Amino acid sequence: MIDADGLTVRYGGGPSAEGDPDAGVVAVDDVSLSLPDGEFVAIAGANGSGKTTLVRTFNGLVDPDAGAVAVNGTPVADDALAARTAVGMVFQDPRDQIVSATVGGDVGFGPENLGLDRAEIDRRVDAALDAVNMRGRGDDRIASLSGGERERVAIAGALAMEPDHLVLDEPFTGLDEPARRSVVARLRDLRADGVGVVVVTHDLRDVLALADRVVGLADGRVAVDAPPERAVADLPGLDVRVPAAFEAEGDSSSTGTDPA
Ligand SMILES: Nc1ncnc2c1ncn2[C@@H]1O[C@H](COP(=O)(O)OP(=O)(O)OP(=O)(O)O)[C@@H](O)[C@H]1O
Repeated sequence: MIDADGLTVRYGGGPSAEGDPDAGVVAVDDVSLSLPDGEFVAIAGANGSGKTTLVRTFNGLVDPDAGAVAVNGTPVADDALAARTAVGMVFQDPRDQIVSATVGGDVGFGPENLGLDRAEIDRRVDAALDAVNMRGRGDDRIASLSGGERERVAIAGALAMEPDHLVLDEPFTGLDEPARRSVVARLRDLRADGVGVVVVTHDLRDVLALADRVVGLADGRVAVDAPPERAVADLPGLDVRVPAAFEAEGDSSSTGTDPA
């Protein structure tokens, strides 16, 4: 369970719209949110709406200026390691988190750092590679992989920590259609296995059907928090792409069109 209470995050020290000379950019503005175990949540919003900053507070990568986050009841500020173990993070660019030359070395890196024994590390690597449909690919060199495969290795690396929640930041950026479908299929499997999945995106076309809930952000605030069918009715103003079936008639300006 992830509990955010009154979170505010600011960057820099420039003036705010309200005239406070030292407010800086308010990236997340008084957000309170509970994400129960096992829920599939899409956090949607336009570029700059605060999605990345918000989810980075969930495991202590970003410290809030006000408010607090607790993971499984423990404040992240008190135990960042526990938060990082419970909340796995897949960054927007998988290159930001690939640390080894081989698939197996990379996926095993986190469990090794936990000090687990070799048999347990190998078990976790095998299970994580299985979960992303890359069984037996441990000796492959990262440099030889496609973009979609690298994304799946990054997901496997997070899964090897056996997190309660897996947070993926814009997981479809730069992926072609087959690779996107493959990542969606893996997310569907994780959901079925009871892993809480949080997908950060400005484009809901791939994940709306999987989501239990859509949280829409605008200017760092929660503007929408509802099951998908209800949420999409409020999303057009947020500049988020939605599947063609949900597009408002005569309004493709804010939601875009589905080329499929
Ligand atoms: N390191 C930083 N320093 C200063 N400002 C930042 C920093 N990171 C983000 N911001 C600003 O904070 C606001 C929220 O950014 P954030 O990246 O969290 O939003 P986002 O919805 O994830 O956007 P994107 O999809 O473009 O990543 C934006 O105004 C952004 O310019």
